[in-house]
Amino acid sequence: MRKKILLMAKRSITTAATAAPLTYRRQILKSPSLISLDLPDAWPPNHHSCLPSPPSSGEEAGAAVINGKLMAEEIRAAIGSEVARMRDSIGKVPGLAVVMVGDRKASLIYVHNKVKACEEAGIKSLVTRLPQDCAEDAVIDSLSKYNEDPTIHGILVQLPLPQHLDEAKILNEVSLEKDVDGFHPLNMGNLAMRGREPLFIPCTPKGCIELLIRSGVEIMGSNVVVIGKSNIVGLPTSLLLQRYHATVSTVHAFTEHPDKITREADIVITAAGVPDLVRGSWLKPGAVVVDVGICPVEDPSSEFGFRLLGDVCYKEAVRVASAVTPVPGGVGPMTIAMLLCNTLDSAKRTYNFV
Ligand SMILES: NC(=O)C1=CN([C@@H]2O[C@H](COP(=O)(O)OP(=O)(O)OC[C@H]3O[C@@H](n4cnc5c(N)ncnc54)[C@H](OP(=O)(O)O)[C@@H]3O)[C@@H](O)[C@H]2O)C=CC1
Ligand SMILES: Nc1nc(=O)c2c([nH]1)NC[C@@H]1CN(c3ccc(C(=O)N[C@@H](CCC(=O)O)C(=O)O)cc3)C=[N+]21
Ligand SMILES: [Mg+2]
Repeated sequence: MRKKILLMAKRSITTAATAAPLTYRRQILKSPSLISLDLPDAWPPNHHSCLPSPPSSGEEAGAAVINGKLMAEEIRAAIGSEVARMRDSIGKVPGLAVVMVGDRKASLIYVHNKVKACEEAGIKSLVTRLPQDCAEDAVIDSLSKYNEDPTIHGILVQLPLPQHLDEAKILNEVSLEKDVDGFHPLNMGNLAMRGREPLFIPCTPKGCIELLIRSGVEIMGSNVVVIGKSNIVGLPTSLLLQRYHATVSTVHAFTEHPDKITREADIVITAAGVPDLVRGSWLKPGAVVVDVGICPVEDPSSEFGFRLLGDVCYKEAVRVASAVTPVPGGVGPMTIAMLLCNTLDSAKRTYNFV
């Protein structure tokens, strides 16, 4: 019986060209969620508003759009309830510290979004801002302070750091128990190794997987192409997918025929930072596309003078894929929700609060 359903799911991926959203919805949810929160069941989706909505009928019919923003809101609300329960029963709340060097506009926006999300969930947040030309010791001093602060359970060093700072050295200073980004080499190593569990899974990879699971997309046994192999997204995403028994291929800047390789994928997760890199012709009909890329492009008509584009040529992809994540409103909000989730988990671990 199980086998039959699996077969059906497989077929629905390869033959989804014409009626993509319907066959996409027929897939079954099998992978366990990465987060242990009291959330409504993600599957079946009928009663569940943040799951991919079918396209409106007509000429524009195509991929379902996965609403990462709504999904993240729901997760953040559940985190808020947990934080309240913790405060009411032991008088403690989780605390997150962000260390930011310089004043890159994009980083300022992300840090602002993180602080706002913490506030809404009842999580305490502290931000240390250091000047662009600060010394390595200044960064390390602020990390030591937070490492020792018992009200802080998560520490995040906003990346990228200015060129003159040694990123590896700095990230190594974050206490393993507070490494909510999961970037400490020991956390990464444990993520890579069978039979070992990392204390924290990096937020963006965790957000991508959670988004797939909550959309009912089968990961086990599916062909996944991850575009990018950076420490913060591509690599940990590939490692995490292997834990879910996906068949994972990596495409990067030196890959020959990336289009041909990507066309084999049931699921494409792209984190290159190159707008319109992934064209409709790169996709197998019915593929599920997760667009991590956030590329600021100049746009004088927008409030901040720029707007955000993903790696995926969206208007082409929606005609070929069975489901896509938008930018903005896709992976970005899920990344922040997972950061809060890791911070909550860390505080629970500290106080032995279940
Ligand atoms: N939504 C979210 O929550 C987040 C979004 N992001 C966004 O994701 C994107 C990637 O971030 P990050 O991993 O830090 O970036 P990096 O620049 O560190 O890594 C980019 C990766 O993409 C590869 N790449 C670059 N150009 C191409 C190309 N033309 N074809 C194929 N592969 C290519 C690189 O290959 P190689 O290794 O060979 O050089 C590298 O592995 C950015 O747009 C970033 O803003 C990042 C974090 C969170
Ligand atoms: N130590 C560290 N940890 C990170 O997790 C980390 C980092 N450094 N450096 C930069 C990248 C990028 N990143 C994003 C998080 C949220 C959105 C996000 O919220 N995006 C919104 C829109 C953003 C807006 O314009 O408001 C969206 O896609 O809908 C985007 C990008 C985390 N990163
Ligand atoms: Mg995103």
